[in-house]
Amino acid sequence: MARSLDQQAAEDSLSLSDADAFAVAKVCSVGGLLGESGAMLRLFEQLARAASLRVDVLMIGEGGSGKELAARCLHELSERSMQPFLVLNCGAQAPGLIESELFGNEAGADPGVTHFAAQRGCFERTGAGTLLLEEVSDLSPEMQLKLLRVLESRRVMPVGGTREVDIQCRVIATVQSDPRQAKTSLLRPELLDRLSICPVAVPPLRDRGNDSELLARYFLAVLNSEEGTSKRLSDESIACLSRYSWPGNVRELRNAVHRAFILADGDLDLGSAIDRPLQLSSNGDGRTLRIPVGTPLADAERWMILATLRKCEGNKTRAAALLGVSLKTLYNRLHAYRAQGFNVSDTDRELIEVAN
Ligand SMILES: Nc1ncnc2c1ncn2[C@@H]1O[C@H](COP(=O)(O)OP(=O)(O)OP(=O)(O)O)[C@@H](O)[C@H]1O
Repeated sequence: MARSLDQQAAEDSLSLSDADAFAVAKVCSVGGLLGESGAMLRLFEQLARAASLRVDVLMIGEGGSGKELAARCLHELSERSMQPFLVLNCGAQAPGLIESELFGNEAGADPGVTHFAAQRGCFERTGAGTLLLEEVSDLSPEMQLKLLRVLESRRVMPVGGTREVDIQCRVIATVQSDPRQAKTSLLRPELLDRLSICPVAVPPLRDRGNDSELLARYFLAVLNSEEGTSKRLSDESIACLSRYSWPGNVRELRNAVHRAFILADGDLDLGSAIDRPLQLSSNGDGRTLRIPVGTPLADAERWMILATLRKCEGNKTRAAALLGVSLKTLYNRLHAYRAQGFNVSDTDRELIEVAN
């Protein structure tokens, strides 16, 4: 497979050690999406096929598996590559603002606000490019129906508007688990039907064979280049790459390499970088979580928020009430966690009891 311009540029700008350069050179890459496993080659094929078609796409993959990167890759492979690529995380928007964000609004369209400027929504702003709607199943059922209508008619009605506006963009919607296989799904069946014309599955890292090693070497090569160092992965680190299941996928791997890089004077010890978040332990009753004294406050806050969300079965309004924060604050935190690369949906480790 041809090497992408992205990768060529990345390599040109890096001064890699021989071993790292070898690792990176071995990697197949399309649009910065690295991988050479069978699972990734199948993904590259799906992306190329979808890019050549004029259809909206449903992208299915666990948190941190690379859905956004895959969507960018699809965009770059398509005839829309010179047009804008916009991302909207449907789960991180305040419920009252999502409609304006998507479809735009006329001036003063919000009855609660006197001077509310007119704004164009994401669909319009994307022009003939690609609009990535992350976590589309986080939209309310009503908003999902409105979205379905837009996808079918290719027209949007701004909030408070009287005239519909034509749209030209391709929509890529993401979900974390396959709604076609789930017993219950928050995605409305009508919308799922519409989006399922062209589904693309991004495989979890645990199904990508040796790609974890290639990716780890790549992330390390980038850090070495940025810091002017020549740190290496220890043999034990390479062994633990395949022993661990990477529930947070490539994002978790990238963060683990970064953590190990900061702690290492010479060889990186990935094992301890992976273990660190697991120091949190539960007492098994689903309601408490033990956090070691000395845990950074930001980490403790994050685990508490995730634990509460889990207790509330994902209901953000109830979780915010229990935590004593506004819904907006909760959304801001979740948004920041995603941006910083934490896997918000990975809620296996979060029963809290503040020790001592
Ligand atoms: N195959 C890959 N090659 C290189 N980097 C990757 C690959 N897959 C993911 N990454 C990196 O991992 C991180 C997470 O990827 P991305 O944001 O695309 O995942 P996601 O599935 O959209 O996550 P989420 O559902 O949590 O938003 C990013 O820094 C991305 O650049």
